[in-house]
Amino acid sequence: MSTLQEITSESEFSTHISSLAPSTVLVLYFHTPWAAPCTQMRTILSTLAAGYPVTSPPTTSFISINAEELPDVSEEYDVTAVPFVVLVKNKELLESISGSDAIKVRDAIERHAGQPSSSSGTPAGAKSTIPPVLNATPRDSGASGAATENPVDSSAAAATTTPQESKEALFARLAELVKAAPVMLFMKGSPSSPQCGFSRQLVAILRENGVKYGFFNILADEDVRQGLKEFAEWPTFPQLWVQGELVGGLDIVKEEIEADPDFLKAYAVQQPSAA
Ligand SMILES: N[C@@H](CCC(=O)N[C@@H](CS)C(=O)NCC(=O)O)C(=O)O
Repeated sequence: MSTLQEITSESEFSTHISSLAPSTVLVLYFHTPWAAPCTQMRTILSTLAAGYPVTSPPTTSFISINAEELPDVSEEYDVTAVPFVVLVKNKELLESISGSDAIKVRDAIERHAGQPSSSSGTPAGAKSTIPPVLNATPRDSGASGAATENPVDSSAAAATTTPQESKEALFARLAELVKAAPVMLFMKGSPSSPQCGFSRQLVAILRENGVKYGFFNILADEDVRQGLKEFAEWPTFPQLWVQGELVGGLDIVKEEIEADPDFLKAYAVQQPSAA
C-alpha cells in the first residue's frame, strides 16, 4: 500500500516530481510541526494513502512537506496556511485545499485519483452521500477472502500526543479520527491480530458481512483509548463508528444485525465471507 512520504529538501522534491508518470496524481501535504490541525490531517492522509495499492505507474503519490523548511516549494504552490493540500497531475495544479476539512480532502483525492478499488462506489442504501473513501487493502487475505481493512496510522497520531495535549485538542483529533473512514473500528489490536475476544468477534462480523472499514488500535495510543470513552460516552472497546456516528460495541452491533440483517450490508464491497 502507498504511504505518506516525507520530503525534506528542494532537490529531493524536484527529483521526485520528475520521476512521476504523467498519470500519477501527486498529493502534496504541507504542514508545520507546531500546528495541531496538521496532526489530524497527517492521520487522514496516511489512511487515504494506505488505500491505494502500489502499482506501476503509481496511481497516487502522497508527499508530506514542512512548509517552513521548503519555502520555495511552498511559494510555488501558494501555501498560505497549514494544513494545505495540493493535488497535481502531470505537473499541472488540479486543486488546492486549505485547512483541515477531512471530507473535502478525501473527496478531492477520490475525484482525481479515483476509487482505489474497482469494487468500491457509494453503496446502495448508504446513509450519507459521503463516498466510501478508504479503500480495500486486503490484509488478512486467505482462502476465504479478505476483509477490507485499513489501518489509521496510529503511530502518526501517537507521535504527536503529549501529556500536555489539552482535552480540546484531543477531542478535535478524535472528531477527525472517527471520520477517517466511513466505517471505523476502534479495537484492541489489529484485525489480523485482535488482542481481545470482543474485538475479535466484531472483526469476524465485519468480515462475514464483507464490510470495508478502517481500524485504529487503541492499545497503541492511551490518549485515544481513554479520550474516546469520554468523547463517545461509551466506556469500552470495540467501538464501531459509521459516518462519524457511534453505533456501539459488540453487543449493540449484534442487536442491530438481529433487528436488521442488512444493517451492515450497505458497507459491503465484496461477497460476504463464509468464515
Ligand atoms: N459488552 C461489551 C464488551 C466490551 C468490553 O467489555 N470491553 C472491555 C474489555 S476488552 C474494555 O474495553 N474495557 C475498557 C478498556 O480496556 O479500556 C461490548 O458489547 O462491546
